[in-house]
Amino acid sequence: MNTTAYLETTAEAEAIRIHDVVKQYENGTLALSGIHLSIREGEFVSLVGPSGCGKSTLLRIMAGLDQATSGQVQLQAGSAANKEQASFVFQEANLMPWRTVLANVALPLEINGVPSEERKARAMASLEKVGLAGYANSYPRQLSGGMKMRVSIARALVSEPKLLFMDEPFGALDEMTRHRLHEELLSIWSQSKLTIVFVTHSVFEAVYLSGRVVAMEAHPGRIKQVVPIEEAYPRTNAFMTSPVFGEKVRLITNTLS
Ligand SMILES: Nc1ncnc2c1ncn2[C@@H]1O[C@H](COP(=O)(O)OP(=O)(O)OP(=O)(O)O)[C@@H](O)[C@H]1O
Repeated sequence: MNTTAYLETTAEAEAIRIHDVVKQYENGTLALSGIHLSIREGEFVSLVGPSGCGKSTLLRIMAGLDQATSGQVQLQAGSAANKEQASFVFQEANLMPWRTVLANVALPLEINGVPSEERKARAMASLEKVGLAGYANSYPRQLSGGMKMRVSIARALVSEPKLLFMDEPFGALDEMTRHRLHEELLSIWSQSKLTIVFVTHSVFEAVYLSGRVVAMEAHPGRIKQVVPIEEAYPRTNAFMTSPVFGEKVRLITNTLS
């Protein structure tokens, strides 16, 4: 069943509207049940919850990589009508080892038939956003894990998407690299009109990054609570040690347990 439709252009800056989505896999697993969620344009929303609660399934359905069994997913007009307008970042950077960093970043443009000079210029601009312009001619094997993830983010940004779907992108990185990437991602997000939907196992990460945290439960996957994080951006290290940060983490952790 094709459940993706497009929102009226006048819908007050809503980027994604999910109405009563159910996902049952062919083997009978009920991965999602009765999911309702509305995400505004430019929001940073995280999905958290125990393993198997359907975070990745929901993200994939929003991104159009999978189909709901029933219910509706409506996207902002134009946001994913054209595949260039929505990008996905996975936990693995998935770079092609035989291509240079620049050629990896330029790949989505190449697939879409963008002329060579233009794609080089756009890939370079995207690498600049993640601070890796100096590594354009390097190969993935010459990069650290954090740098590979930056390249993966640059590749996702190169088509100037409106929606960015991220599935545990920093899960495999060490704590310091992860935090540096938090800062960089927030900086990129604040300079754009990107809407980001971010899946993580870390409640700390979700609270630090997000304007709202969607706490999910498993069997079947459902939304238990949506918690707003009112702290203004840009967020600093002081936020992480503040009482309000601790309260939000506690609230979400209690919701999940
Ligand atoms: N292709 C599939 N076929 C059958 N069942 C699946 C498939 N993909 C996921 N599932 C099941 O659907 C449920 C939700 O899986 P999903 O990967 O979305 O959860 P998750 O919250 O992202 O988990 P994790 O945090 O471990 O990545 C789980 O019970 C999982 O086993």
